[in-house]
Amino acid sequence: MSASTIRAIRRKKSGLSEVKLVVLGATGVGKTALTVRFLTKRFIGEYDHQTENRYKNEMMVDGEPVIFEVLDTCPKVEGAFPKEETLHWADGFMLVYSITDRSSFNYVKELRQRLRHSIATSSSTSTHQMPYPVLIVANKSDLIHLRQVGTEEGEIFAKENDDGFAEVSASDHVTQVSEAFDALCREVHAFRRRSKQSLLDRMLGNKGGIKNDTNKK
Ligand SMILES: Nc1nc2c(ncn2[C@@H]2O[C@H](COP(=O)(O)OP(=O)(O)OP(=O)(O)O)[C@@H](O)[C@H]2O)c(=O)[nH]1
Repeated sequence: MSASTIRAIRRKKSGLSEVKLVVLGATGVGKTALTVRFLTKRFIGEYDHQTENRYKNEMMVDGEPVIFEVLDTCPKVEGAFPKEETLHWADGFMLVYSITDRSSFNYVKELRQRLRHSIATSSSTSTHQMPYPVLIVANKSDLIHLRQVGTEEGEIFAKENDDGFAEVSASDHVTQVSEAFDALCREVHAFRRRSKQSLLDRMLGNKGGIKNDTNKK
């Protein structure tokens, strides 16, 4: 039995849902600030870390307990892309840019492209061809006077890609930041339901095919 099957059985037994999210974006856009804000409700101004961090915490979403695993990435070189294994590890993706930094928005656009390509080429199953959960997050909305990326631009980009969108401030917002993570969590749950249904459809479809072939003989 594979490790993921054992994990799924344990999860079912305990009645807890497990959701793995990866937070991606250029350096300094507030990935850590958002993650820490969500998990602890606190805003800590400066973080001294040069590596990626993985956090695990149980949170309530729509009155149900969810175990969140959040991978806060840290691009070592400006413009570097995440490893394939990171992309395959995650159930959902949060792509963060800062409204004060147009180049970080451009980086999110490249990341989105890379993500689509990576998932499309990694598997030929129909599950992976379905829209997977991505939330585009425009951070630092408190710094209006330094704005370089309009809200509409972010919204349009997210819509073009069938993604969710949220404009937040990790420094000022508690509820909105939580809502963004909750929305992504809901998308992961919806994706799992669709995947299950698609698998079932394919299985039933195959059975139908066998029946028809048998009838022909
Ligand atoms: N004004 C304001 N500052 C923010 C906000 N979010 C983060 N910051 C600040 O932006 C800086 C970078 O925040 P981090 O959370 O370390 O950004 P990061 O994306 O994790 O950065 P790397 O780990 O270097 O990739 C820090 O000085 C934060 O205090 C925000 O919503 N508003």
